[in-house]
Amino acid sequence: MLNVSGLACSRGERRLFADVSFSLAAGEWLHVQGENGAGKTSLLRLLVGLSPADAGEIYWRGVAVAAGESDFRRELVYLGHHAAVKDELNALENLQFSAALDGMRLDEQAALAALKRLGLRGREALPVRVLSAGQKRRVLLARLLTRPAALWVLDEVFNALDSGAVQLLGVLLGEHLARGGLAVLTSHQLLPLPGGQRLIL
Ligand SMILES: Nc1ncnc2c1ncn2[C@@H]1O[C@H](COP(=O)(O)OP(=O)(O)OP(=O)(O)O)[C@@H](O)[C@H]1O
Repeated sequence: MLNVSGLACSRGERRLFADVSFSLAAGEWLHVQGENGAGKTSLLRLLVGLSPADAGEIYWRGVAVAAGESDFRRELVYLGHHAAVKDELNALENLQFSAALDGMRLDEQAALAALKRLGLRGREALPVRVLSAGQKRRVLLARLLTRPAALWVLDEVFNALDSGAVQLLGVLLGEHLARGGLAVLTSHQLLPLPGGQRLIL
């Protein structure tokens, strides 16, 4: 479903990586690894179309993403390294706001169910500025359950999560893959998810 070939990326004078190629079929995931500054975030941003590649091709369902005829962007959800919630909104409003930015209307019941799954029952109506760092991350992660996305692109999403949330995210990823979804993840930690391909930058 996702075929990437020969991707190259430079930042300033520095070549971060070249000839990055991988293929993911339904139900498969990729763990992007590398030292600080190796280019993991750059690769993910390039993959989701937030920055241009120096070279290479991305094909989604057999169609080149660059051609603009692919449904790729609509079929992925990206949680970036610095993705954040809006402090002045509550958890429910945050989910509805981010859905609206993606051109979706999110039903309140669906949003509440996602927040409940993330262990935020009873916290839905509080402004997120009063939530703990880990609870804010959980609000962010609830987005994964409110999008019908085939591809999850997740940059260091295990940061600031307690062991229960790490385990829960592993379960959510497992369910996503079992439904035929795909995932590309960066993490400096071992991931609570069996299988997976490794790409070391
Ligand atoms: N817009 C930019 N302009 C200049 N340099 C950049 C830019 N974006 C990234 N870089 C540089 O590219 C290199 C790779 O950054 P990137 O964030 O992709 O690394 P990473 O592997 O995700 O690192 P970490 O594990 O620390 O998160 C770094 O040296 C960074 O400073």
